[in-house]
Formats: sequence, C-alpha cells, structure tokens
Amino acid sequence: MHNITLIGMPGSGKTTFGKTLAAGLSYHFIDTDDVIIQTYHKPLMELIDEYGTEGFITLEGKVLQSIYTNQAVISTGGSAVYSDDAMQYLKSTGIVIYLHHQLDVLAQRVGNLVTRGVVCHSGCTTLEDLYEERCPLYEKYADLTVDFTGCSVEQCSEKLLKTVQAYLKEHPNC
Ligand SMILES: Nc1ncnc2c1ncn2[C@@H]1O[C@H](COP(=O)(O)OP(=O)(O)O)[C@@H](O)[C@H]1O
Ligand SMILES: O=C(O)C1=C[C@@H](OP(=O)(O)O)[C@@H](O)[C@H](O)C1
Ligand SMILES: [Mg+2]
Repeated sequence: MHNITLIGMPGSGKTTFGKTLAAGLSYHFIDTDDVIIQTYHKPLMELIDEYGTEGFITLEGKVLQSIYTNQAVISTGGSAVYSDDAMQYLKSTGIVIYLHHQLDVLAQRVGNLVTRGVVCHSGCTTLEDLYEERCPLYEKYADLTVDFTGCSVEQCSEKLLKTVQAYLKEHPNC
C-alpha cells in the first residue's frame, strides 16, 4: 500500500493540508475523525464524554486499524499517536508525516482543550503540557517532519506537496 498519513497537534493543519496534498498528488483523501463519526454516528465530543479519554483512545485506535486503502492521504486526529498498534499499522501502509508547529502558533488556534474535544493521555489540562507530552510521540512515529514555522496557509500547502513529491522521487516504492 502507498498511503501518506499525517500526524500532529490539533490545529496543525492535518485536515486542511491533507486535502490539498491529496488533490496535488491525485490520491484519495480520508479524515479519520470523519470515519469515527460515521462509524459511531455521533460527534467526537459526545464520544469523548461517553467513553472517557482512555475509551476514546481505544476506539480511535480500532478505527485507525480498520482503514484499508491505497494511494490515500490519511489525516488523523491529534490523539492517534496514543495508540501504538494503530501507528504501527499506519506505518506499515506507507509513510507517516509529522506537521510541526511552534507552540505559540497552535495556542492562537486551539483555544480551550476541553471544549475543543482534545484528549490528554496523562490527564494534562494545558496546551503546553499536551505539546510536551505529544511532540516526542509525533517525532517517534514520523518518517518525515514538515516544519510549518512562519508559513501562511498557501505556503504550508505548497511546502507539504513539494516535500512529499521530493520524498516519493527519492523513495519510489513508498
Ligand atoms: N499556516 C496556517 N496559517 C493560518 N491558518 C492555518 C494554518 N494552518 C492551518 N490553519 C487553520 O487552522 C485551522 C485548523 O486546521 P485543521 O486542518 O483543522 O487542523 P487539524 O486537522 O490538524 O486539527 C483551519 O481553520 C486552518 O485554516
Ligand atoms: O488531539 C486530540 O486529542 C484530538 C484531535 C481532534 O482532531 P484534530 O487533530 O484533527 O483537530 C479529534 O480527533 C479529537 O477531538 C481529539
Ligand atoms: Mg483534523
């Protein structure tokens, strides 16, 4: 399989730039948050309330491992990296790209963690602590990191597409 999975903090642009990347490469596009919603017929916030943090992480991990596709850009939710099995599965289907942002930029975009429906494995309540907990996980699973520091929406989109095209040229089997 030749998929491209995007990981990163909430608000890093996985959904937005996943779509433009898929269009640029003529790949399919899948947003795993949408797959969860369609599977459970409920909004994410409702699922987080109902199942709790650990329950949601388990549920998300199962949904991620049920995705069977080829030549697709797969935009995950920010919490996907809490499921090692799911990340190993996604890595086995192609490459994993971490969309990296500075904390201060994300802070302007994310707002309140609870009302946005962000789950923290260790129970942290601030974006700073979440960033500290998550960054090592995103780095651990990434085959490639794209740094969006200082980029506008258009520049992010272009940088991601160019980086992936160069990577695929160098690694034609991916
Ligand atoms: N570089 C950027 N500059 C300005 N706004 C951005 C940038 N990247 C993303 N955004 C905006 O941030 C919001 C969150 O992006 P989204 O794709 O939903 O992120 P994710 O799926 O990673 O949570 C969107 O409204 C998007 O337009
Ligand atoms: O980081 C998180 O804990 C989450 C991020 C969300 O997706 P985005 O990263 O696309 O915002 C969504 O999966 C859910 O609300 C949990
Ligand atoms: Mg998203």
